[in-house]
Amino acid sequence: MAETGSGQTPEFGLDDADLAIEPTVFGPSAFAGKTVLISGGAGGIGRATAWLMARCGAAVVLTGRDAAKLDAAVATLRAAGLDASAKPCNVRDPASIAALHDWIWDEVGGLDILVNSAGGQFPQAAIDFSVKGWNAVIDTNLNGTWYMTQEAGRRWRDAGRPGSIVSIVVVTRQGLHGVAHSIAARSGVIGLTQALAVEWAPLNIRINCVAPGSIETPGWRVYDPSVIGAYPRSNPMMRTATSWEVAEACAYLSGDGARYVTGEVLNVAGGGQLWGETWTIPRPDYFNGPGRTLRQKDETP
Ligand SMILES: CCCCC/C=C/C(=O)SCCNC(=O)CCNC(=O)[C@H](O)C(C)(C)COP(=O)(O)OP(=O)(O)OC[C@H]1O[C@@H](n2cnc3c(N)ncnc32)[C@H](O)[C@@H]1OP(=O)(O)O
Ligand SMILES: NC(=O)C1=CN([C@@H]2O[C@H](COP(=O)(O)OP(=O)(O)OC[C@H]3O[C@@H](n4cnc5c(N)ncnc54)[C@H](OP(=O)(O)O)[C@@H]3O)[C@@H](O)[C@H]2O)C=CC1
Repeated sequence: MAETGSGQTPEFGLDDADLAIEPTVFGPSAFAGKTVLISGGAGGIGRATAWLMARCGAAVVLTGRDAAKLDAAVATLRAAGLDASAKPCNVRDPASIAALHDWIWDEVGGLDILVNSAGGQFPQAAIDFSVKGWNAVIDTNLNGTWYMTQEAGRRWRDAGRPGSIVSIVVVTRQGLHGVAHSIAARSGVIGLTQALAVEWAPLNIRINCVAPGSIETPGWRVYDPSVIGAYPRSNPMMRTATSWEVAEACAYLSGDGARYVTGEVLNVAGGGQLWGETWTIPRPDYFNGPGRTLRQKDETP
């Protein structure tokens, strides 16, 4: 695997050399004339989405907290002849989001599409969550997504310009265990998305979610190798997926092909939303037993 723009080969997932040549169903001008803001744009899924949309003609603006990571990602995109820029921002901080949008509207010429890919969590049994840990995950994934979304919505409303938003969530309703804080936050984002799809339809703003399954990215560094080994069995396709496979879903939902789609959650999970279970912490022994029939129900397990 080749070097990434950050000068490092990622432990998990595609690097920039891969993203520069991955085949796509989208044409080279599918996003021509569009400006796309991607939070978490130097991470795994955000970076793939940036490459895909930039290769299809978009001007991409990456954001995240780590300026050096953003600069390296932009340098690699530009070296490939693509239109990319970056400005750091912490999605937990509304003031830094306002400054980012000021810059986009003053210097870049406005915005057409927002992809909320900043996010993440750590695996832990919920009963052991600290207040700080719970708040960190809720603040990043629910509040951060809301602050970014509201700022984009206000700018589009004030400019009388249409907009499209895609927020990356997780599969909340089928067997993802050990990340209850994230399930709570992402369920909030899904509910928010459904509410805004209605409220913001008069503003000509569409808003949808993509729920990835088991996607190999640098974000996997927080998971123990023993649980990662089971991720391919989290879905009936019996495999993990690439960030590119999620990027293509983001491109579809955010682009004109989905012009009559709003308030949806598109699972990109190999059917994992219907089948299987994923433990991000060791599976408790309780679930490894044979279970009990009605006859056995009063007996000790
Ligand atoms: C089928 C496949 C399933 C996989 C499902 C999903 C996978 C992914 O989403 S992977 C891609 C996403 N990327 C990440 O998750 C990146 C890693 N995560 C994080 O960076 C953090 O969890 C964060 C998102 C919450 C970032 O917040 P931040 O404030 O920067 O975090 P801190 O490290 O400062 O921690 C704050 C606070 O949180 C508690 N905590 C953090 N890590 C752990 C841990 N491993 N175990 C227990 N508690 C943790 C802790 O209370 C921290 O405060 P301090 O104690 O003062 O450090
Ligand atoms: N990979 C997977 O299997 C799955 C991923 N997802 C979700 O997809 C999204 C993208 O994940 P992925 O690309 O895999 O993970 P990565 O960890 O590679 O990327 C996440 C990015 O979010 C940025 N970020 C985190 N916190 C903040 C913040 N407070 N402000 C601004 N940026 C922030 C990070 O950049 P920086 O540190 O520079 O701020 C990082 O680059 C996340 O929401 C993730 O939970 C959902 C299901 C499965």
